[in-house]
Amino acid sequence: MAKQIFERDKPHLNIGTMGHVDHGKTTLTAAITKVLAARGLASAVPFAGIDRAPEERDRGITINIAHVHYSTATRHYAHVDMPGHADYVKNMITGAAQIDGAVLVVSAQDGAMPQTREHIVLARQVGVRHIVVALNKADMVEDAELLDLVELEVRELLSEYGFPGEDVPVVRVSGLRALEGDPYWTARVGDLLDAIDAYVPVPERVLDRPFLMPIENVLSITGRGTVVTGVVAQGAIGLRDEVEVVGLDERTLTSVVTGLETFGQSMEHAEAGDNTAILLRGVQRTDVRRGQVVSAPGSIRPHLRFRARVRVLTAAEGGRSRPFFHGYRPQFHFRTTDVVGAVDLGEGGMALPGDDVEMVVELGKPVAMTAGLGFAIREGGRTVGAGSVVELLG
Ligand SMILES: Nc1nc2c(ncn2[C@@H]2O[C@H](COP(=O)(O)OP(=O)(O)OP(=O)(O)O)[C@@H](O)[C@H]2O)c(=O)[nH]1
Ligand SMILES: [Mg+2]
Repeated sequence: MAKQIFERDKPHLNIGTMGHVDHGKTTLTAAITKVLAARGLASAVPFAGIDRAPEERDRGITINIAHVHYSTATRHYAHVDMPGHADYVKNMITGAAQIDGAVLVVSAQDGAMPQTREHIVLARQVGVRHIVVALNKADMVEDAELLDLVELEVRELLSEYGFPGEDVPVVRVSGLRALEGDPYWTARVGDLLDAIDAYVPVPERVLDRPFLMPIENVLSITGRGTVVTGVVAQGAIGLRDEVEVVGLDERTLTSVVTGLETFGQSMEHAEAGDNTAILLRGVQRTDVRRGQVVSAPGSIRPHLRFRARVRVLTAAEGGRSRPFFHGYRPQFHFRTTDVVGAVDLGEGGMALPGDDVEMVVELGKPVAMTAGLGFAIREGGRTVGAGSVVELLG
């Protein structure tokens, strides 16, 4: 791992771009790094450096969630560029679960589209409270009244889903023109960053609970061992601390932290909110996987059965148009994993779109959980419901 030491000199926040396919999330992300690089606060990451996987470049859409990081005058941000394509909402679920604020990118040309709405719903469900709107491609719309109209539409849509639509900052930008170096649009991206700094509060990190980090990725570093990456959900961890790897398996693995990094810089300790790579002693790459959690010893266990409260989404929210019944077996998405589960609604029980229901769920694989954990229910490419664990049953 790298030698440079991470300086915790500014509050750290996790934010992300979301919105309909092709509305310009990745272009805007690249433009933000360029604008801040000019101020010496970031390394410029070109579009192709964000849309990294070859398949993404071929298809021109963002599939996996890409991370970049940068600083403004007052904060340090890790930024996830989330995919807009409907097939990849699944990735979006895990990306959105760990952001403190979102930049909703809406093309001024097209206005709000189906995934604009779907992403607002998802953001709400996974607990994102603060959204800033980037009305992108504003360079393509001459008519100021048209821009006003699109802005109004987006504000109303946000209000519909419980966001303060009237207060949400809406900034007219052109990611593309800023990326090309146009001074007017460069300044507008600056305005967007100011709006994010001002509107998205530094979240209260949960530091007084046991350490927990959902594993997003597993890498092996030749000669050093196995590294797991993710965002610390709660608590803190230091070098030489003992940890457990829990979930997807009845067996719990024990290890010791021998290295900590954030964005290639080493750290003595990592805390809630940090994007972290943890080097684990004596762990093989095949011993750990995405969907498990790294946790303080004895603090969390894998569970197969739980009672939950679930809101069943309507078709307008991207959900089903018909009810589901006792015995339904969709996928349950927790943190960075999804597992099949059978829904117990009681004999003859049924849940209609729009309902708030209680259910007992029996998972196909054990997931590390405590009461309060949120999840999404998905089936055949659509989000059917969103819920949280009320009681652990086994
Ligand atoms: N005129 C104009 N075109 C833009 C702007 N931003 C992006 N584009 C173009 O819109 C297209 C889509 O941009 P992307 O940044 O890939 O959009 P995206 O939202 O990341 O797309 P997905 O990740 O596939 O959902 C590209 O051809 C961009 O060049 C803008 O501000 N103005
Ligand atoms: Mg993209």
